[in-house]
Amino acid sequence: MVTTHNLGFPRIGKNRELKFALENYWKKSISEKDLYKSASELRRQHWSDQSKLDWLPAGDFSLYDHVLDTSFLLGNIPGRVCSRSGDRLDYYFRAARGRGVTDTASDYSINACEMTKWFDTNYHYIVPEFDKNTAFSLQAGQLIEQINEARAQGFKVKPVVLGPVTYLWLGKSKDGSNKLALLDNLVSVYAELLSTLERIGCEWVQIDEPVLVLELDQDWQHALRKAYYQLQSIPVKLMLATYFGELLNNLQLTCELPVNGLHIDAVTATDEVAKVIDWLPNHKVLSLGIINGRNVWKADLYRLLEWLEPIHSALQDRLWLAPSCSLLHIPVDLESEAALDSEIRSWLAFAIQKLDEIDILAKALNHGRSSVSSQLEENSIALNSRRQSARVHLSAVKARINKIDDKTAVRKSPYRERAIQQRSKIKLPFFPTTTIGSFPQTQKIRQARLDLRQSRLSEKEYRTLMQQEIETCVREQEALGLDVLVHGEPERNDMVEYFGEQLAGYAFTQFGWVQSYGSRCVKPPIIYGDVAHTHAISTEWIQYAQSLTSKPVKGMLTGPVTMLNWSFVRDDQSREQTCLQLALAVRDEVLALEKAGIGIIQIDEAALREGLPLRKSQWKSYLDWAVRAFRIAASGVQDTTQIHTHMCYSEFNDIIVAIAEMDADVITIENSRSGMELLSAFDQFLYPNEIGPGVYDIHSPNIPSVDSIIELMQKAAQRIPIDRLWVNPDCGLKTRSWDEVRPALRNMVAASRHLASHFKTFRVS
Ligand SMILES: CN1c2c(nc(N)[nH]c2=O)NC[C@@H]1CNc1ccc(C(=O)N[C@@H](CCC(=O)N[C@@H](CCC(=O)N[C@@H](CCC(=O)O)C(=O)O)C(=O)O)C(=O)O)cc1
Ligand SMILES: N[C@@H](CCS)C(=O)O
Ligand SMILES: [Zn+2]
Repeated sequence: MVTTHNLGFPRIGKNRELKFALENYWKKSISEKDLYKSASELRRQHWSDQSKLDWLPAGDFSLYDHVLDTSFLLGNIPGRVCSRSGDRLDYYFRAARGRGVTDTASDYSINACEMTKWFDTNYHYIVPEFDKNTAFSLQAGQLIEQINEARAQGFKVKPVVLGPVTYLWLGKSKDGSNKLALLDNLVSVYAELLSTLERIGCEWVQIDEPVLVLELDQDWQHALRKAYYQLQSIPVKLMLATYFGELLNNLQLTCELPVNGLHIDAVTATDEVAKVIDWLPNHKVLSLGIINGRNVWKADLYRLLEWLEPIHSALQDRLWLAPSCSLLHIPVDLESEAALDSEIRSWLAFAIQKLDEIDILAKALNHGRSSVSSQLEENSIALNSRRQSARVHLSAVKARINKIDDKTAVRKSPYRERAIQQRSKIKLPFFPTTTIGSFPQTQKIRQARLDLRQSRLSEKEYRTLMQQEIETCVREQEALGLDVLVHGEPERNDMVEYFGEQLAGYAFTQFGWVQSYGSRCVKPPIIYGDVAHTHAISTEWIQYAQSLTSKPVKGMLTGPVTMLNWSFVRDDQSREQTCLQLALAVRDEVLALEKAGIGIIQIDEAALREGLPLRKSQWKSYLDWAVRAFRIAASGVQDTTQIHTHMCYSEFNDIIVAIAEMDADVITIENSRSGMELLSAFDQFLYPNEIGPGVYDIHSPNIPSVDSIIELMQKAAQRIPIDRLWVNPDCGLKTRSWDEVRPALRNMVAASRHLASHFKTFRVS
């Protein structure tokens, strides 16, 4: 008999219940008890949603982030978060976001832990902190409570824990000491944890080691061997879970680790399955992650069965089935999407529907295809409809792609010549100030959008309200004395979803929320067909902003690579092809803005670096097509039009050549948290174009001082010629309040004026 299980379920809730509970708790409008009650109700719902499976996950739920939970489970809590009064939940939220609910304004000096991207997903985790004195101690109370909670509700669960080696890998050594020196102590705490789980009657424990899909050197491979050889004496069955890629040179090691079961991502590593079966000792269970946990498409169940039946015959009871990875990265339930076009809807599967697919496959294997014939038939009809739909393929788009040549991706003149023309057209002082685009997305703005959606506001009323917001934003920027203004992006729900909603080939959902970090969610739009630009999207708003001021207003667009990386993309053609289509669509929008008289256009590529493949060996091929896509989007304009790009979460050192090849006239980057260290990459490479290194961290509510900004810019000026430097925040200001934005930008402008006062009034080439 095939066994079914799940690796993890979305925590945020079908209607983002967790988000609202958390934010209400932080606002003190609900109590700690209420927050725990909401969390417990969500867990009950989620186990019930998964109850068709043989083994459900426990411990995958988190109030903020599962890596931060692991730090707390292991007693690795940064000293600074416990240095003030408060309970464990206060410590937890101080680590996550710099403040606990009992903190008052005078306490807001604790630095939150860093946050970074979880492997190659759009989920962000809280980075564990280590130093040479880090000592771990088991604090498993919450995990045990959740296991008992599930059992009391009649669910059969397997606890999910992040493995020791991945935990170490994901963390940061604050004093430069070797993280691997902590392994022995860490593994002894894991041994205690597994013994505890065994003692409370757990049969299986899922232990996640996604580092096994990365390029590991000998030390890390050795750490894996050492850890699992030490843990093998604990009499609980371990299901070692790997996901997000192929094992490649870690395959032999993975198969040999002394565990009872191995889960592999059979979606990204389909071609490795035969080899894994060959290498895996025959006392071990093999869990195949056959349903894609990263996309929203229905699986081809007939094709999967053709492939699985002989595997099942060979492995028999040793075969388990699961999604490829935790379902954290996809929305909860397609049933909520009543407004979605019914044809497109029939092609989709969200978390709950993906688990149905696992169930159907398991029944077909265990009891024969006839036991699920109607479900298989339904699946086949949906897949045929998608394959044959006239809405997916647009011949005009394909013809345009075929016409792309080298000239499409090259500006008319090189940067040096463009800069001369741009400077004679756009008069800017030294150290010109600007922002990254978004200004506070206030409750009022979001409420207006909700009112529009629910027909309490007409289109016209909504437009008027957004114009008022734009006017306020322009006046604020004028009063602050910024040099290049923006319209503030009030009309955008999200930088990707907004454009997706208006391009052909995209569908969007009402409730397809996916957790991005903590309580923050995104609703990735779905690319189901050939992408095309059908009408100007941003011109009306930007032109309106420009009509209000004599200062230049920068037009703001999301670039093709970011559109791709933060959308759910089609699986019936390569990502590169889809990206090229997006590039042409963005190019059309750039040209529409230029035609509307906008002389500075920013094409955000926040996710270009984020989209790098997990393995370095695959970087070049990705960067080649990603950079080309950006250039296609940017290169249609005249030399006098200044193209900016922006990237956040950016470690540029290893991709600086590709960044330079994008050939944007100006790049703004996140930089302040590294104290301008990131600039060393630009320095070493002698980056030829203009740069705005972020001068303050927009994730923090703290106001940067004039001196701190001057100091950062002086550091920047040691590396970059001053006539190529801009002054701006690290990223957009949408998550901040006006009370935070105003003083921060005031100081930023004052710092720029101070620096510029040492030089001539206007830059000349
Ligand atoms: C730069 N980042 C982005 C990433 N991915 C994206 N797709 N977009 C990004 O900007 N990845 C990396 C980072 C992640 N950072 C963030 C930062 C902030 C958010 C965020 O604030 N998300 C919002 C949801 C945004 C949104 O789409 N809002 C809609 C709906 C608003 C809403 O919920 N309305 C309520 C009623 C009104 C209210 O009470 O406020 C409702 O409908 O019930 C909109 O503006 O219309 C969030 O709240 O989580 C995400 C990623
Ligand atoms: N223009 C966007 C970029 C975010 S990465 C913003 O300002 O929010
Ligand atoms: Zn950004």
